[in-house]
Amino acid sequence: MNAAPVTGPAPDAFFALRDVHAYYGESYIVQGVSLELRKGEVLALLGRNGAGKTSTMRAIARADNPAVMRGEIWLEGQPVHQMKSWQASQAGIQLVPEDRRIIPGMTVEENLILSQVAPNKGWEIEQIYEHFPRLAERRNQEGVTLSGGEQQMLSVARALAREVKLLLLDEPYEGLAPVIVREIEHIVQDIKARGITTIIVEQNAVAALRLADRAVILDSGELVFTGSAQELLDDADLRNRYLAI
Ligand SMILES: Nc1ncnc2c1ncn2[C@@H]1O[C@H](COP(=O)(O)OP(=O)(O)OP(=O)(O)O)[C@@H](O)[C@H]1O
Repeated sequence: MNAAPVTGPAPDAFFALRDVHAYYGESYIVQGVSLELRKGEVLALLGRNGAGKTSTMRAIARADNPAVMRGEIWLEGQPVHQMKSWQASQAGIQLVPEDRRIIPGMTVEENLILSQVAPNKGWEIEQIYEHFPRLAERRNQEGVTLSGGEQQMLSVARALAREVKLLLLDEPYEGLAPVIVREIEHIVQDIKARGITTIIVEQNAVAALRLADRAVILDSGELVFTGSAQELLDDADLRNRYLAI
């Protein structure tokens, strides 16, 4: 990994990836991705199955796999590429993973409390319950017995229980009925209205683009489109080619 930035992010970039390359063992997956986000922007990270979206999110969150072998990741001038996953989380990068990772054997409330770190810079538990009344009603229920939509809410709420500077939502609508998708969409819109910088990965590209300011498309680990969400919605050819919508 480079020790010092070659160019560094643009001065107004809140978050930046600079030529990031990441591998699972010998498998070369994220192949030189660069992008920038301003504070409060929502970016849709799109692409076909296996394009490398989840891998890019995991690289940003500094998961052990895939390993970032080259490139830089910057959040508010801090070199995230030099951090472990717990340090990235403490720096404010919160990943809501596709599989939601609710902790078995613990209630909703215990799942939330476990996410908090001292001193608490995230939302208080009562504030979370005000925004997620369904979780409040089920605070003493074991987390893994919640419905899919409720588990998704708990997973997002756990991210908010920590300080969030960059929220990474990996397929938040996956496997949910349309009515629940709309409920989660409202929650995400509320998060956007609070100015939380967000990257959303979604198979449901139209839903992601409704929310996003900007969009990028990954194909075989490389960016093939960067532009506004509207530009992509208006470009049927591009959508057909890379998103099959
Ligand atoms: N742990 C792993 N070890 C080896 N290869 C992996 C691993 N995880 C993912 N891959 C491979 O990396 C590539 C990108 O996967 P990734 O999950 O990032 O894609 P994606 O765009 O998120 O796809 P999807 O939309 O299907 O979730 C795929 O070819 C996948 O098989």
